[in-house]
Amino acid sequence: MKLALLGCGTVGSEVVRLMHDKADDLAARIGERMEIAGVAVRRPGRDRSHLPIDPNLFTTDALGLVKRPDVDIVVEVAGGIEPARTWITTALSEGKAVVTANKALLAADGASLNAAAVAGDADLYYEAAVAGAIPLLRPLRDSLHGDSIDRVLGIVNGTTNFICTQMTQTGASFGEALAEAGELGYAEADPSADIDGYDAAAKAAIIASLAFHTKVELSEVYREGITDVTAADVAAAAEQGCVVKPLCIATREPDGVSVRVHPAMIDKAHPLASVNGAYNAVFVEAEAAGSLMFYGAGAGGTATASAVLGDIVAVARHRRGGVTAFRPEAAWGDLPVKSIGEASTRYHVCMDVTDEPGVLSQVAAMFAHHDVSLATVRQAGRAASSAPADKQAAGAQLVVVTHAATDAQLSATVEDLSHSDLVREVTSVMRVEGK
Ligand SMILES: NC(=O)c1ccc[n+]([C@@H]2O[C@H](COP(=O)([O-])OP(=O)(O)OC[C@H]3O[C@@H](n4cnc5c(N)ncnc54)[C@H](O)[C@@H]3O)[C@@H](O)[C@H]2O)c1
Ligand SMILES: N[C@@H](CCO)C(=O)O
Ligand code: NA
Repeated sequence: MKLALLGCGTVGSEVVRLMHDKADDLAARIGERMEIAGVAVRRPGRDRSHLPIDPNLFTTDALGLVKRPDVDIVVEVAGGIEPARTWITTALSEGKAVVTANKALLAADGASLNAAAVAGDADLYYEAAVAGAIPLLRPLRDSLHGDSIDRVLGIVNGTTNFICTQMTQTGASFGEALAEAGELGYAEADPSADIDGYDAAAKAAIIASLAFHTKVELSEVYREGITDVTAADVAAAAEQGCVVKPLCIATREPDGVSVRVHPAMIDKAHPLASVNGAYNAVFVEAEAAGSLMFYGAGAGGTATASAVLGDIVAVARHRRGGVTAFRPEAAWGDLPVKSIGEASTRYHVCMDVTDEPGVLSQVAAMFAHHDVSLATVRQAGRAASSAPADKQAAGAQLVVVTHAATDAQLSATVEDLSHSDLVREVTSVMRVEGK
């Protein structure tokens, strides 16, 4: 059986190495030897002598490689939308199995890829695309297919979890932690994909589509990155007995589904609070199965290559048996995706206020006006002011934690607070999740 590898970067080079090192095991599991027919790269002359592969196999003609009649399986680990979409749809429509790690493409145009797979009666597997090495998508699309999933809550981006962990544990700056994540092979080629939440949003769209058997577009996922998370937020979380984590939350509700990714505070006692570094963890809550937790390496070349190899073995076995996987996810349901305004959670709000009698009750009244009920209110100390010492009005810092309220209620409250003469500045608003 022959395989075309498209891309030979962090993940691709580890696929090459593992396919070489594990060749005998893979042959035993598949029932025949798997050979690499060619590797598409951008720069064929680059020194890749550390890789256990014949240098004559490198080519810049990826599409030509995909179309070669002797190629059975196409493994796409180059990333990006085009030309990856053309390579994959060409392979599928010619009946070749495809294994990809490309969540950006799956989230942007999963429907086209699925349609090509159906038309070509070919397998499309992408376990590496979400939560790296962790087996999550196959459990969602196979093992849990007899159940109904109500909620998926997790950390699905290794880079931003690594950054939050470093900021919390070592006091590293955002920039230092991001640079280290890049060196360790966790970050996307364009780090904005990680820190602005696009990567997590793509994964959330894929998870929600599979979990709820409906089509969730990338544009329907509410997305906030972690670039606004400051050392002060991390410290405020610690004072609250919490840590800041980049979360993905997808829920099925009676009137639709809700899908969001954003940083949030989570109680230190919650299992997600101790998921550190580039590790990912995902809770799946199913009607009959109850709560399931998936945990492991969410990024990194070797770990991700494990998921790619698992998919290669699966599709190779299907080809030997002359079958393809049944693809129920191709039959998209039609559940509405709810707006962020309807999403309900708790909030941690910090503000600098004037230190005078009655401030507390008036601030509380602004929350009450929008039906937001308060869990705790704390005066954290005197607020810093940039005014000269002799002109400084007395100020204080208030920290409020709310009970569950909708995003719309909270936004309206913050709007009122920021226009109030008593509130100098709303310095931070962060969701509190995990209960
Ligand atoms: N690194 C991870 O931890 C990880 C984890 C899960 C999924 N992924 C996904 O795997 C894919 C690859 O990620 P990576 O980290 O290996 O990226 P990378 O940038 O290290 O490697 C991609 C390689 O593909 C090559 N490439 C890009 N366009 C090409 C083209 N048109 N023709 C030939 N070669 C081309 C690049 O030159 C590069 O060497 C991406 O879709 C990424 O989102 C990565
Ligand atoms: N850049 C991604 C790679 C794994 O999908 C992450 O940090 O999670
Ligand atoms: Na995975």
